[in-house]
Amino acid sequence: MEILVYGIGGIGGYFGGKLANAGLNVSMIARGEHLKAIQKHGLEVESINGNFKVKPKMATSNVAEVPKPDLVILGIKSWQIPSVAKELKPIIGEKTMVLPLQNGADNYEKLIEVLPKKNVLAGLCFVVSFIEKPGKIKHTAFEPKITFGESDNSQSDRILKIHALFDKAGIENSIPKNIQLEIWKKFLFICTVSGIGGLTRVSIDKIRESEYLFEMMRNTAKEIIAVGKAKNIPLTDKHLEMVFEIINSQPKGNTASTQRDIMQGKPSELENFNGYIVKQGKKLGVDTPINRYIYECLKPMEEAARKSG
Ligand SMILES: NC(=O)C1=CN([C@@H]2O[C@H](COP(=O)(O)OP(=O)(O)OC[C@H]3O[C@@H](n4cnc5c(N)ncnc54)[C@H](OP(=O)(O)O)[C@@H]3O)[C@@H](O)[C@H]2O)C=CC1
Ligand SMILES: CC(C)(CO)C(=O)C(=O)O
Repeated sequence: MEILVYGIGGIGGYFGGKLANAGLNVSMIARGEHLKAIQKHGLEVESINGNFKVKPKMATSNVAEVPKPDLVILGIKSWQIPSVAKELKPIIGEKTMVLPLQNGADNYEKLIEVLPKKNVLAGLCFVVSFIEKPGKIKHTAFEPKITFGESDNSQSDRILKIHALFDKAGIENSIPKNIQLEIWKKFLFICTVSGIGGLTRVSIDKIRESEYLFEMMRNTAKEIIAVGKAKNIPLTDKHLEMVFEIINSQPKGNTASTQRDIMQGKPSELENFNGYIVKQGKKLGVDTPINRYIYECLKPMEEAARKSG
């Protein structure tokens, strides 16, 4: 199977590296100094689960150069999906599968605006990893895991094939009963913590210590659930409590990747997180005042980051 990993950052570098390390045919799309380092020395992964170094089958910035892929794994940020999907379109064959692993609720929908529905799967991942320096990925926390499936949740042969492939690469993975619910459960957590984290610029323990901010975080989550329910996602109060169990168990100093992007003045997934909730709320007649507050406060900084980024 020809695998193409597009975007060799925190998640693409870690999971792409694991697949290449299992001897699979992995081509990588990267750019800049990172690409040069991968081409020259291979991709190095320093992981709490064991370090390794791989030479991908090919590393390039040009999708036209790679072998026609059977599976494309997207390691880009969610706002990059529309442009990357357009770039990928010419190399998507009848049977190519495209698997998004991004945070955010509408990555699948964004992909099928450009690519044929039959080529697109749905997914998400858990890991804490980032580019430490060109050519090197560092995995610092979390037992890495991929959750994925068909958009209609059927247990197709191709899904089972990917399951076997991830098993072979030693990547913990699961095919849930309802992939949309899993995407929204993760989204509920990540959207709840990232916006407030970016706005307050403190780690999760500091937010927990403030009665006011903790309440604000709960209200953010309640609005996300209301929007999800309006979109027929079977989210319940049980999921709210599950997310707050995770929030309460987060170690001191923890921040989420999107929060870190906001704090570092980089382009972030703000539009795909709180911005998405605000826009969907408006469309569906669901009030989202707290998400709107977070979104509007962060938007000027986001616009400045995009101009300079
Ligand atoms: N990192 C983490 O721990 C986790 C992240 N996520 C989610 O995963 C997604 C990806 O995040 P993350 O891995 O951190 O992001 P990164 O920024 O680390 O990785 C994205 C990579 O894609 C590259 N890229 C983007 N466009 C192109 C292009 N046109 N050509 C070549 N390379 C390109 C970027 O290059 P460049 O730097 O040059 O732009 C970058 O190296 C996000 O949705 C995030 O929320 C989910 C779980 C954990
Ligand atoms: C919460 C976490 C670390 C889980 O994968 C994540 O998705 C992120 O920081 O973006």
